Amino acid sequence: MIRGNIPGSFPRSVLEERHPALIDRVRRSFPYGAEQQRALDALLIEIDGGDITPLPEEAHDHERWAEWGYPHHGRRWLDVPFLWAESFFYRRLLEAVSHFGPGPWRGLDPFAPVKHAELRGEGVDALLEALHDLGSRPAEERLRALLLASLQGNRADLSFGMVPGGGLGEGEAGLVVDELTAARDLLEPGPEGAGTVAVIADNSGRELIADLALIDHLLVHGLADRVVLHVKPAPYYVSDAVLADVMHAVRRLSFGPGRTAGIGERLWEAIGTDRLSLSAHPFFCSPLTFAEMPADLRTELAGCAVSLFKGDLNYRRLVGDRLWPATTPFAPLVAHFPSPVVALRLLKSDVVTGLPVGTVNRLTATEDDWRISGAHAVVQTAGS
Ligand SMILES: O=P(O)(O)OC[C@@]1(O)O[C@H](CO)[C@@H](O)[C@@H]1O
Repeated sequence: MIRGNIPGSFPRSVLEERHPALIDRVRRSFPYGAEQQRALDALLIEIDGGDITPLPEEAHDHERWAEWGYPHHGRRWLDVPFLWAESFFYRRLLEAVSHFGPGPWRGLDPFAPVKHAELRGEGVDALLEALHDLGSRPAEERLRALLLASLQGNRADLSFGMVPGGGLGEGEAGLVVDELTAARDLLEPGPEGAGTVAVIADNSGRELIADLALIDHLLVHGLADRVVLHVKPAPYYVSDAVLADVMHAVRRLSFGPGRTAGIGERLWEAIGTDRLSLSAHPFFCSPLTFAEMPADLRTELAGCAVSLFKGDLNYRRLVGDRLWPATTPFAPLVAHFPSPVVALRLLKSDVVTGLPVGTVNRLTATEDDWRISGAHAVVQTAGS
């Protein structure tokens, strides 16, 4: 189990450096009132070597977190599982800025300014242009390009501080496991049709626009009869997509150049007819792994032809947030998942599985930070 208590480790740097810096960034995002400022001060002190305190009893999800949090409350942030510590940190940050409170700050996304800046930025302009150009290429080639664009969109992770490149990101692949062909095979319709494809979204902005273009392609070309896009029910990990971000992205596509406007319009209509459904299950902001997901979500995902997982955090939750030897086979680790799986993921944390031994030896010999740098990527599949 990955924890933050190893000096020099990646999780430790997230808990000791990234989280305090994030509190600072949130303060600069909106002119929060004195109550929110005091709560942010207290959170900053607590994460700096203090003991974890539970949510206040009046919080709507106090009971749920009390259950998930047992037995971590009262321990140091560095000593509890990393996935739990990160998830609870984001929940506490929302509490500090009164996101769920009864007052006027209710519902304000503390990360909205950085998300909106990215959506208006050059990276998204370049992606929209590239999506327009892609429309003239053969459908088969387009699917591969869109899968890669959706993968590379994951560079636009605002918690990671990565500088998103432009366009489809085709030159950035860095694939250390390439099961794109198997992914395309899984997306081929069966004798009874294509069925429902679940897309487990990650970041908003550039990544989400690429995901939406992929979803449009799946619907237009009969590779999905219906798509369910699973987003976060609340702001999380800075740039993770919530429902409002989907709306902004669809509008950005609708007002985009040339053929991208058609993508936006088709998605708008698909949402209106439930060919594209949006879901924001509480599980997605929980500290749980997919092996522990609640029965209603499991039943829903079991009915899907394919589940497409985006990004690093979803990968950690899929295989378990553990220091697996990097050669541990991927498929048996995700055998718990109730549908076939495609994972599109840049390597941004210590969790890695399914790599050939030669690749691990090469990466270990040449790069100290290959697991976390985001320079490498995997497309992995399981199930049939
Ligand atoms: O899921 P994403 O957006 O690809 O990545 C989220 C992420 O930046 O957050 C964690 C650190 O906070 C890392 O595990 C991971 O790299």
